[in-house]
Amino acid sequence: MTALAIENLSHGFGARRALYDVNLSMEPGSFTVLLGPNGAGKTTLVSLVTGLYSAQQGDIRIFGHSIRRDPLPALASLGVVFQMPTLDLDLTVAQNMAYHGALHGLSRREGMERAGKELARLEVSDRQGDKVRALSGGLRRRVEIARALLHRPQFLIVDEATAGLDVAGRQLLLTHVRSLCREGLSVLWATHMLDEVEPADQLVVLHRGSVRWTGEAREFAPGQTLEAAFLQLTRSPS
Ligand SMILES: Nc1ncnc2c1ncn2[C@@H]1O[C@H](COP(=O)(O)OP(=O)(O)OP(=O)(O)O)[C@@H](O)[C@H]1O
Repeated sequence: MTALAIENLSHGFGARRALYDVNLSMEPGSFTVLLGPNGAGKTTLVSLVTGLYSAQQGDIRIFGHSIRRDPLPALASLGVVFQMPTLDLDLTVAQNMAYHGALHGLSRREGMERAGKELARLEVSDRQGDKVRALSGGLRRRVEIARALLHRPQFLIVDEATAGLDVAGRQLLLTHVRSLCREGLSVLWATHMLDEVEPADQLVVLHRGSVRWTGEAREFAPGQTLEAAFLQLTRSPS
């Protein structure tokens, strides 16, 4: 069964078309990079997959469950890190985690246990008692990833989580999330940063609302750099 199956997905805002006839399939345990320049439609796609918007056309299935017909099991298997940070700045890290755990039906004890484990894996457990406002941008992002994993999702979707982070912070997040894939997690990683792509990743290039290329990243630009091939593709007028 595919982790994510998107068929003939189109969506727009008034007269502006944001996605046109997008088809996409992700295998369980794969790390898939959704790569596109600003305005390509990445956040719109993430918003549709996470049920924030209802698609005007097409179908989205997560582990076989249609977001439209079967939203509860579809969304229960999903962990999400949105482009815009969503932690409550005036709550502590532990309180943010507890709130998320309660939303997902975890008991207080289980929520605390899970929070301790995920925060430790991202090396932020020593900041559990701090208000999020007191954390640097990089630490906040780590907490968001830990929070998204709290309810043990099978599928993690991350929208530009490394924006604004330094090189070490980006590396830490990517290395951690890639290691989770080796444990079976499926990941859709939306970014415009070419240096976040590795040859073995599954790559989906989105430009002006349509999928322009899909396959193993190492196959994308044989004989030229990823940058050159990406620029060539995304400079095309349509
Ligand atoms: N709420 C909205 N209302 C109107 N237009 C929107 C809205 N959200 C997105 N758009 C438009 O849809 C298109 C795709 O935007 P989207 O934010 O999905 O792209 P993106 O790839 O995530 O870009 P970025 O990397 O800059 O975040 C753009 O033309 C954008 O202006």
